[in-house]
Amino acid sequence: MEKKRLVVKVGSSTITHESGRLHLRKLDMLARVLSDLGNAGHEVLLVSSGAIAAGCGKLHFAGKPQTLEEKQAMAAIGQCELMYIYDKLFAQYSRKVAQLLLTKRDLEDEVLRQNALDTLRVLLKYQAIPIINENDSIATDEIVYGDNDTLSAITARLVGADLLVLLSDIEGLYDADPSRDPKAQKIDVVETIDAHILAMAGESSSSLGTGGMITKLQAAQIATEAGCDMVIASGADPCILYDLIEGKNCGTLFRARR
Ligand SMILES: Nc1ncnc2c1ncn2[C@@H]1O[C@H](COP(=O)(O)OP(=O)(O)O)[C@@H](O)[C@H]1O
Ligand SMILES: N[C@@H](CCC(=O)OP(=O)(O)O)C(=O)O
Repeated sequence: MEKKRLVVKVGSSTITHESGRLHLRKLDMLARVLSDLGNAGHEVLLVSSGAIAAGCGKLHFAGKPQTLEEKQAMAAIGQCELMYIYDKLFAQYSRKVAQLLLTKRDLEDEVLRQNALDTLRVLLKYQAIPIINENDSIATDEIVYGDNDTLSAITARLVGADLLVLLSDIEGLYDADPSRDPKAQKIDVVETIDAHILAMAGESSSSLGTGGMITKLQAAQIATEAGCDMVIASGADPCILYDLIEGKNCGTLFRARR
């Protein structure tokens, strides 16, 4: 099997229950599959959302708070919880993890970007799995727009990944938002992200997700222009990553522009 550098992004709705509490079974499976891919020789980076949802779940809030500073505080509480669980779950599979909290603004700065890349290279050298999230207590735009999707694409571009996978609560890009149009059809492959494709994307329909398909298509533009294939696929069963690595079509593939 060809060894790949892989960035996987998981959305809030994938790793939490409707209550906002962490979906431990899915997180465990994710840790197991990513560790196994590492054992098979792939280099794996994880971009994980879910801090705000986990913080709200921990405080037993029904739904996300409205104000930005409340969301930022929830993210600060939830991020600890998230990393504590990831650390424990990955340890079961003898895998080290590392936390990086980044902002898009950090990665636009040449010096800071190089620092982040240097850190990531060393982590990959030691076969640790970097777990990246936005630095939500300072990065306000990201919370508002749900930009872990584009952050994952910027990360994939930074490390020269072969494949970026966005695991979501939906199987891929549909020609219309399936939560509004029951006749919507899944698109298997997108060769060019043109106005026709962009017009298909709607916002998030879940109470936990942010950004919906719009930010996923923005991510696809960044990744494919950087020569990285990107797939949107269902995060219901993280074992789907095995099929995706083997090139099986089980989501929507956005083909890299080479
Ligand atoms: N054209 C579309 N195809 C698929 N999903 C769409 C589309 N337009 C809007 N959506 C919505 O985007 C949601 C996924 O985005 P989001 O809720 O932000 O997930 P995540 O938490 O994984 O980032 C889907 O559940 C769906 O309701
Ligand atoms: N950084 C925020 C997530 C923002 C975001 O992009 O959310 P999602 O649409 O679930 O990927 C958090 O950890 O809650």
